[in-house]
Amino acid sequence: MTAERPTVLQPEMPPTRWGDPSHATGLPDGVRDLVGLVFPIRDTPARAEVAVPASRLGEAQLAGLRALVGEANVVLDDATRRLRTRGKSTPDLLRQRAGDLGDAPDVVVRPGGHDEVVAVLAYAEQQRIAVVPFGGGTAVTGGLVADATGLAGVLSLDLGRMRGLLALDPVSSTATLEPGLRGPEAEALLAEHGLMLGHFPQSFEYATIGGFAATRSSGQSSAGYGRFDAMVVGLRVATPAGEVRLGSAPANASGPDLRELFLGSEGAFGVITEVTVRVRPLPEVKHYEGWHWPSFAAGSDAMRVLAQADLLPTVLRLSDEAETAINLADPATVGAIGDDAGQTSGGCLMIAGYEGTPSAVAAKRAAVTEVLTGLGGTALGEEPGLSWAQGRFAAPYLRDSLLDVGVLVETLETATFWSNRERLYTQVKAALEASLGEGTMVLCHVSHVYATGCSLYFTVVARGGDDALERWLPAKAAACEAIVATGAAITHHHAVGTDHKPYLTAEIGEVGVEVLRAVKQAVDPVGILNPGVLIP
Ligand SMILES: Cc1cc2nc3c(=O)[nH]c(=O)nc-3n(C[C@H](O)[C@H](O)[C@H](O)COP(=O)(O)OP(=O)(O)OC[C@H]3O[C@@H](n4cnc5c(N)ncnc54)[C@H](O)[C@@H]3O)c2cc1C
Repeated sequence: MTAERPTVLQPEMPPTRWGDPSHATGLPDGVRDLVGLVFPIRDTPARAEVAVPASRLGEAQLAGLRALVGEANVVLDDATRRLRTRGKSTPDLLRQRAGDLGDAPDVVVRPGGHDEVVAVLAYAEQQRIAVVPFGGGTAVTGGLVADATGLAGVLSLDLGRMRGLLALDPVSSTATLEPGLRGPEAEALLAEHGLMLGHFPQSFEYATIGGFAATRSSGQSSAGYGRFDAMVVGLRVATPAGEVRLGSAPANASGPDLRELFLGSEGAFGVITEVTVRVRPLPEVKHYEGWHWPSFAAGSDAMRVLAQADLLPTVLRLSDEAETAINLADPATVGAIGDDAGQTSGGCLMIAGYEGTPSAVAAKRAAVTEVLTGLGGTALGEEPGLSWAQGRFAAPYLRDSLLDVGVLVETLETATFWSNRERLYTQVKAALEASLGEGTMVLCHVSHVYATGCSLYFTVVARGGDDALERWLPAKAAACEAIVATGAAITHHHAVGTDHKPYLTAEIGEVGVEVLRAVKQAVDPVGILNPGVLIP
């Protein structure tokens, strides 16, 4: 088939904020009042005019790149280089807001396809220029910050022109996608054929197919549709040492599965130029509903029972007591949250979502309902489910509005076995509270579950101010140390980047790190691919 391309593209995100500028609403007055009860409110605008450091690349190097991808696709202007600086973690936003563009790439290069990526890598290797693959730029763990020590500079390889549906095999239910397609664009192309991918991380609107694969992302429907790495059937990767094509069959016993080496390789082993994914029919029915649990422990146990009985809905998430209270807080009735929340007061909110054919949804829902009722859950009906579904991609806009009034908000995540869940929860929460001090709110939810364990996702709300970054970084380090001390995973889906790199050896061991270094040496002997990211 000829490549199909999206007709509607997502607009660029501003450098200092999340998302589509037309969707940013600002902080509603009621919410501002509510926040003001807990934190000092102080308007904290981002700096608008900031200097981007001069490019370190010479005119001959730029001419060499132009010869490969065309004049228009070698971009040097300050605005574009600023937009390709770092990702969208709160530290990234705070640095951008303060006008710190120390990590700006020296040039942005936009290849039009696999062959141009190959050519750029060969040239960058010859010229010793670091290459940072750039998908949606939604990285939250420093995966877009390369260390160019000993190299001529940094080239941001913007994959935004590679946005095609290249092939569709409806019989096998597979689709081959280019890496630069953002979530909604990929889903729109597949929907034209009555199909879907089903990967909906909170960053869905901006993150890309290549980024999902490179970070081993996990979406909000992971209970039903699986993590992104589980959706990947095949990969095409351009490396300085040559091309790697993987995925000749749905499964094989042909030695270790090398797809796993490139999934999660965060641009350090190669540039993913094609991803073949499993697709499925668009759901005919969607039903989302709420459940109340007396405690986080009771709700978590219910999730474990469902997972171990192979009875998972499409979406399954559970907020702890603090997150539930915040989610249900109504600015119009501040102070009366407990009174007005009826059955939900003081407990935990679970969202269960079902998607599929009417008969499959009805059967799964009936079976899950029986289990949850038997375990002591109380059904709350569709309203909480619909409210979650409507706001599922909205939280990052709220983070910007809170940063605007001097309130610090950041998230972190981890995963562990069920038997260790409570210990991990308690210790990470305690580490964050101890580091950030009185008044800090630490909220948590479980949104990815397995038969053997789950991930925990923490949201931290604390006093902001001029020293917000200086106070956050030790708090994050304390949380990471608590994660390591409890034997949990340093990341379940945000990836390693540069931020989690100091903790990776504790998780995979010295030999594990040597294996990563050996692979890097094999595919990228000069070390131009995302140097400093992932590998300790
Ligand atoms: C508000 C917010 C919410 C988020 N929610 C979730 C969530 O629910 N689930 C989740 O999993 N993550 C989430 N994330 C993290 C982030 O969105 C994911 O890591 C996502 O997969 C990154 O995709 P991207 O296209 O933006 O990649 P980028 O940010 O552009 O890149 C991420 C890393 O992958 C590398 N890379 C990108 N494309 C390629 C490629 N084609 N080949 C090789 N390397 C490549 C980059 O060099 C970098 O190291 C969230 C982030 C934000 C800011």
